[in-house]
Amino acid sequence: MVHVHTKFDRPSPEVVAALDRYSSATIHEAQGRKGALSHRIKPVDPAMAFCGPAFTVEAQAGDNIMVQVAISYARPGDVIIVAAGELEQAGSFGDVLATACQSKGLAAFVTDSGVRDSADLRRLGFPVFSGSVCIEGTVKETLGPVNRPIAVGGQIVRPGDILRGDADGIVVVDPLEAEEVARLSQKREDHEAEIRERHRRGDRSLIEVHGLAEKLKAKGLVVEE
Ligand SMILES: O=C([O-])CC(=O)C(=O)O
Ligand SMILES: [Mg+2]
Repeated sequence: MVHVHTKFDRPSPEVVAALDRYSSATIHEAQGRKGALSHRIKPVDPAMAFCGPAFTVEAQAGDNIMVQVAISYARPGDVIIVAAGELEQAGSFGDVLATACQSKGLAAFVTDSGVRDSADLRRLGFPVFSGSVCIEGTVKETLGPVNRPIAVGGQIVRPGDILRGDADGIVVVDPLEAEEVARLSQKREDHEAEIRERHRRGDRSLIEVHGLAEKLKAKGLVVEE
């Protein structure tokens, strides 16, 4: 028997909105440099970004029947994320399925496999992140579990984990840590804003602004001017 679980704890919209304000790279740093999915998984358009709870799918490589099942049961705001064996030579999702996702109010579609119809996907603007773009379609044959923990992009993703994606890629956040991660992300943003302002003023060398002088000296850096 193959199970489709539709009930799992989703983070509150407030927690999702709190993380949505920060970039994937900021969140990754703020939570101690963890949770980044493989750099291979990228948006089909760098302007695409999202934040929302993971709705997980384990699909057979080269088969998208469970993607179609998942779209049927996902709820508005969900991010469908598919582990499909990292098969690059497969277009498992395209503008027809993206239109279905969009009209259901889903937040994004993510796969470690491929997608197709990329020009149409860009026109639609629905956030689609994938390991590849490929012409070839997939079969619709083999069942697989929905909303069980999956291994995808080098991370374990559980249903209800918070996913934040943008031009740099995707980071996964444990919902129990999300409020603290948002707080630390803001702290990091404030710190970077201050450093950028000092660079704009141009009143100090980069080495001083970034506090690197001591470290460089200790490592024995000699600058001959
Ligand atoms: O045909 C498929 O299964 C995927 C696709 O191209 C679409 O969603 O437009
Ligand atoms: Mg198509």
